[in-house]
Amino acid sequence: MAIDIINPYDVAVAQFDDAAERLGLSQAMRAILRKPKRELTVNFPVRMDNGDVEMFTGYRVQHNINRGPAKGGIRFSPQVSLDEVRALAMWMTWKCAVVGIPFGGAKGGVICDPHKMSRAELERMTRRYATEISILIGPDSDIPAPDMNTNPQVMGWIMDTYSMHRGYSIPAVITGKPLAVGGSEGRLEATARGVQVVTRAALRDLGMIPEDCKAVIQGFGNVGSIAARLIKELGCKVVGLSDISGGVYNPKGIDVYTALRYSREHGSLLGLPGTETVTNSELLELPCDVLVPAALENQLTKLNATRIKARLVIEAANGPTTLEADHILNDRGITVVPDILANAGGVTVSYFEWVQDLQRFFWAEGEINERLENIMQRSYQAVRRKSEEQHVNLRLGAYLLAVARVAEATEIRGVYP
Ligand SMILES: NC(=O)C1=CN([C@@H]2O[C@H](COP(=O)(O)OP(=O)(O)OC[C@H]3O[C@@H](n4cnc5c(N)ncnc54)[C@H](O)[C@@H]3O)[C@@H](O)[C@H]2O)C=CC1
Ligand SMILES: O=C(O)CCC(=O)C(=O)O
Repeated sequence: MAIDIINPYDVAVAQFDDAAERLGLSQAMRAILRKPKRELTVNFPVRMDNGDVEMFTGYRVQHNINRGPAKGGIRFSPQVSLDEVRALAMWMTWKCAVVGIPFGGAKGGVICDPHKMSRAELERMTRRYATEISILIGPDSDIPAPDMNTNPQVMGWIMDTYSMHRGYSIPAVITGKPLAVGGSEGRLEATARGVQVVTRAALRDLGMIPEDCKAVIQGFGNVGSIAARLIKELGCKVVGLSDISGGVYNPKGIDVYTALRYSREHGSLLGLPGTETVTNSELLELPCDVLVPAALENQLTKLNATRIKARLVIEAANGPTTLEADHILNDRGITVVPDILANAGGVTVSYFEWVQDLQRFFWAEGEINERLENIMQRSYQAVRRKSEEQHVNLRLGAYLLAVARVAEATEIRGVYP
């Protein structure tokens, strides 16, 4: 079967164009918002443990900075490309606007396979990449954070590298750091906590009772594994889980804590006792009520969208649904809570971390979670209202709110003649 290569940047631009058309934005405004503001490509050498020098390529793209400093994660993966980073940066712009936090959008990435690198190689590569992009990043200009295959330790190395060049500690240059160097309580769980808030709200709107619902989660990293736990906390039965090696299924339910322990001990979910092994594509089509893609882009496509059984899709990953799949799911009456809303909990607590670092005044976890819950609730309700008013799905509702806010800031600043 021929597989379409789907460029995430084309998807991101088409989603924007749809909203721009509905909002009646001028051609000039559309041209400004369609393009990233800045793009940096860096090629840099790293000495590997065997003494060889390898060249790596990385990117940092700032899509828009009209509502505040650029903000967005850094991804390490062999699949990273400039177009992927452009798409992820654009989605960050809308995400920050939809939850009303004062940031623009950015994203970074390095083409590498961190699973094949030693810790020392990873540290040298991270520090060199941080140095290369230090001409863009800074606490007032562009504040990175974790994304796929990066974690608090990687954030700690970037914070340290940037601070070494300045001669004093600058924790606010990056978020998602360990607590010991200015990280925030609650950041590790924040994306999944946001996913939990919107899942609860969407279930209620659809009249679905959590205790009667089965959930399937693709991806078992920071977002997916914690989302599985928190969705189970809502009362849903988690019946399917997966990581890069494949998926596990038990229609009677999987104990998420056992899965977490098993995955930590075995490096993968495969072979989890009491489960049947499924492929990642089979996983998406399992019988369930709630499907949570929490891995990577382009997972729900025109090839599988007709076979998705869930009534509710919560996009914990960025860009998991292609344009064609979005139309198919919409036509089939499947509710999709879009990425720019569903996974905005992470950047929201990153905002809290940045504020705490700037003020050198740290908040308790309860306060952070309460503020996060309020922002996610309020944003979900605003998106739902907009969708109802305009008779559009939640994705377009979220885009209408977000793009209008960014366009307003752009207009007020008068950055074009
Ligand atoms: N970490 C964060 O705070 C945020 C992450 N996101 C998005 O959530 C998604 C997941 O990110 P993280 O959990 O941070 O990454 P992670 O690196 O912690 O985990 C990624 C998970 O996806 C799995 N995976 C990778 N390739 C896969 C494939 N081809 N099929 C199935 N599973 C695969 C990995 O095995 C791993 O379990 C990404 O789309 C990311 O952009 C969105 C908002 C914030
Ligand atoms: O926490 C952040 O600043 C951004 C996290 C991220 O990369 C995302 O929301 O996709």
